Amino acid sequence: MTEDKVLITGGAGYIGSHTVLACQERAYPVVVLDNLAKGRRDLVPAEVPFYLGDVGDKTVLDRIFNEHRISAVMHFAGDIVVPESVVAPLTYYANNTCKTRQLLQTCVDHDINRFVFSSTAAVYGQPETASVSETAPTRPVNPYGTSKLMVEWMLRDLAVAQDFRYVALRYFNVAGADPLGRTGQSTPGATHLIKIACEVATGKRAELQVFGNDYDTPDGTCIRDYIHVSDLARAHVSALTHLRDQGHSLTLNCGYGRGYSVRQVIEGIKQLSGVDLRVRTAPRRAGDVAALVADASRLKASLNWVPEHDNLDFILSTALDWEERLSAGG
Ligand SMILES: NC(=O)c1ccc[n+]([C@@H]2O[C@H](COP(=O)([O-])OP(=O)(O)OC[C@H]3O[C@@H](n4cnc5c(N)ncnc54)[C@H](O)[C@@H]3O)[C@@H](O)[C@H]2O)c1
Ligand SMILES: O=c1ccn([C@@H]2O[C@H](COP(=O)(O)OP(=O)(O)O[C@H]3O[C@H](CO)[C@@H](O)[C@H](O)[C@H]3O)[C@@H](O)[C@H]2O)c(=O)[nH]1
Repeated sequence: MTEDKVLITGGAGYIGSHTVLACQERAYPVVVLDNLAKGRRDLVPAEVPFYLGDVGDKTVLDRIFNEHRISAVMHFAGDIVVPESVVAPLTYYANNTCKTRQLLQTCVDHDINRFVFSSTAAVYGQPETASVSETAPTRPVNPYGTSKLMVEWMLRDLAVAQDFRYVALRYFNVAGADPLGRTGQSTPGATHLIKIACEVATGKRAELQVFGNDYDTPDGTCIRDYIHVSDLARAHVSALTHLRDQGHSLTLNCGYGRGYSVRQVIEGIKQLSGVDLRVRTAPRRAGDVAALVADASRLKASLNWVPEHDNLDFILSTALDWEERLSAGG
């Protein structure tokens, strides 16, 4: 137990595995806990201590906290599919909310008082304005968003009650892959637009459906704020540094503050891949909002975060590169 380490839950998943790499680049030693329900062990560098277990399991948490000097926790582990949460709300409240409560209790028991949490723009529900700031009302419209908002409330209350500081990062649409090709979105049965478009471009799916072309947007399709996963990972490291340097608790939107339509994304993938994707217009998907773009000024101001990959083509090309790597068995 010679050095302080950061526990990364869900570190074998998409965003967690990029954050492991970002921590290593900034010399933050890490330990990973993942139950591999969705993650892949080989996305975590071999030298990183890896615990196969559940974030709601106090025994494994106690073991980690006793075997390593953990100074902070970054909590990614959770279930992430919005329509699934509508069908199985209790599963989402169990995995995302109740198990996080257990994790927080164990942190408190071990005097670990710095926490970075994966929240989501889904806490806003149907926003009143296309560009959303952190002060906008939080009215989630699905159990996934509610399960995350309840964690934000636990964090807020814990930070009032005792010496405990956190950063809750509300991600907008996370996309792209590590520019060096070390990790990327690998979950089978993914539901995200860019992942699906890449699967069609590489021949893994026959066609792409556009969910609604009659929205009140310039081309009729939904607009989202896509943030490159490596930029997001660096925001997590900045959050860690902020907490290490005695910074106060923060809730921050993570996006670039600029939106692209579904059609623009599809056009981009067509151009980059040279494949004329088969695209079919389908009915609107339940729960989708027309436009969701972050007001990301607070993130930039409070963490000195400067995006490096604020470019849709770069996001799409790294996603496509990773998909090709997966096709080749990587
Ligand atoms: N991907 C996005 O666009 C997005 C947007 C907003 C918020 N988020 C949040 O970011 C976090 C990471 O998302 P992701 O896209 O990397 O998803 P992911 O499914 O790739 O990663 C989640 C990881 O957590 C693990 N896990 C799940 N439940 C666990 C448990 N009970 N115990 C231990 N491990 C468990 C999974 O095996 C997986 O490796 C999630 O909390 C998600 O809600 C993601
Ligand atoms: O096959 C597809 C998949 C998606 N879309 C559309 O593409 C847009 C983006 O959809 P998707 O990539 O599924 O992301 P979102 O539904 O915007 O949700 C993401 O972004 C949220 C935060 O904004 C997170 O909370 C969620 O976890 C994450 O899935 C939406 O308009 C969808 O209707 C399609 O048209 N066809």
